[in-house]
Amino acid sequence: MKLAVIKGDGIGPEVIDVALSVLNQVLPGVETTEFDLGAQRYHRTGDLLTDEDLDAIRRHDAILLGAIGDPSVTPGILERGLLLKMRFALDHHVNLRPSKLFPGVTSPLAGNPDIDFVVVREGTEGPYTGNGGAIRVGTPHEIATEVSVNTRFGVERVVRDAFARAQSRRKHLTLIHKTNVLTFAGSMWKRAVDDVAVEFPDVTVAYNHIDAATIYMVTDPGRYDVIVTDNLFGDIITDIAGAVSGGIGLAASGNIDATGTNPSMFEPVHGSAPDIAGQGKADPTAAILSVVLLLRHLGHDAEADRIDQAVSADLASRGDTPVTTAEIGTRIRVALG
Ligand SMILES: NC(=O)c1ccc[n+]([C@@H]2O[C@H](COP(=O)([O-])OP(=O)(O)OC[C@H]3O[C@@H](n4cnc5c(N)ncnc54)[C@H](O)[C@@H]3O)[C@@H](O)[C@H]2O)c1
Ligand SMILES: CC(C)[C@H](C(=O)O)[C@@H](O)C(=O)O
Ligand SMILES: [Mg+2]
Repeated sequence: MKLAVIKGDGIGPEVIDVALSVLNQVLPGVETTEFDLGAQRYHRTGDLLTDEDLDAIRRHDAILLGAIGDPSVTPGILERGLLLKMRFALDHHVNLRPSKLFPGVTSPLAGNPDIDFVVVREGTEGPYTGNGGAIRVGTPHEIATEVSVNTRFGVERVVRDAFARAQSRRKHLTLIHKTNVLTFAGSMWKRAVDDVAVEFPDVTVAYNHIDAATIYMVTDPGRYDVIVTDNLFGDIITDIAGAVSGGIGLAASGNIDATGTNPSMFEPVHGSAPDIAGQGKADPTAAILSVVLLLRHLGHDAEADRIDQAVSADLASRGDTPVTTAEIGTRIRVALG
C-alpha cells in the first residue's frame, strides 16, 4: 500500500504519529510519503497545495490527514486553499462520518443511549464551492454572497451511496435539509431521494429539517441509521454527533471518491485544536479510527477489525483519569498484542 501522509497543523502531527504507529503494527511495510502541507510551509514558501503536490498525491492508494488550520493564518486560506482544494480536486464526493458509542464510553446524553449511525455528507458542492463574492467591502453598504451549488448529478450520487449503505445496515435513511426555506436546493434533494428510493424498496425513508435534527441528535440519536445531507449541514451535524458519541476526539471520517479514480482521504472530524496543541493531550483515537476506515476502504478488513477491537478495549478500560496522547497510543498497541 502506498500511503500519502499529511500531518498538517496543530494537533495533526501528534495524532497522526500515533495513528501511523498503530497502522505499522497491524500492517508492516506500508510505504508512506509525507507531504509537508499546512501553515508552516505556507509561511515559509507561500505555497498551499501546488499542482505538483496534487500529482504526487494522486500516485498513492490513499491519504491520511491530521488537520489543517492555524490561528497565524487568516481563516479560510488554509481551509479553502488546501483542504477543500484537495477534496474537490480528488472528487471526494462521499464524506463518510460514522458515529458509534463504544461500550464503556459515557455519552453526555441522559441514559447513555445506543448510538450507531453513519452520516453521508455531500463533499464537493453546497455552500462550500466558493461561489460568491463581496462588494463595497468594509463600508456600511457591504454585500456578501455565498451561493450554495447543488447539481442533480452530485446530489444523486451521494444519495445512491447513502441508500446502498442503509441497505447493508438497518435499512433506514434520513434526509436532513431545510426544504421549508432552501426550496430550490431542498426540492431537488427531496426529489433525488424519492427517485432513488424506488431502487431500494426495502429501505425506509425519513426526513428532518436541520434545525429539528439538532434536537433529535441530542434527545433521540437512536432513531438514525444512515443520514444523507448537504455539505454544510453535514459539517455541523457531525460535530454534534461526535460530541454525543463520547467526544470529538473519537470521531473519524473518510473523504471518498466512490468511483475509485482518485485516492480517498481519511482524517479525524476534528480540527487542529490550537487550544491544546503541543500539550500531548489530544486524543489520537479519531485518527486511529480514520485508519480503520482507510483499511476497510482498501479491503484490509481483518487489520481494520483488529484495530477496532484494540480501540474498544482501550475505551472500555480508560475510566475517568485523563490519559495523554502517547499513553493512548501505548495502550492500543499493547491491546493489539
Ligand atoms: N479537517 C480539518 O482539518 C479541520 C476540521 C475542523 C476544523 N479545522 C480547523 O482547525 C482549526 C481549529 O478549529 P476549531 O477550534 O473550530 O475546531 P477543533 O475541532 O480543532 O476544536 C474544537 C474543540 O475540540 C477539541 N478537540 C479537537 N480535537 C480533539 C482531540 N483529538 N482530543 C481532544 N480534544 C479535541 C479542541 O481542543 C477544541 O476545544 C481551525 O483553523 C479550523 O478551520 C480543520
Ligand atoms: C476545516 C473545514 C474546511 C472542514 C469542513 O468544513 O469540512 C472541517 O470543519 C471538517 O469538518 O472537516
Ligand atoms: Mg467540521
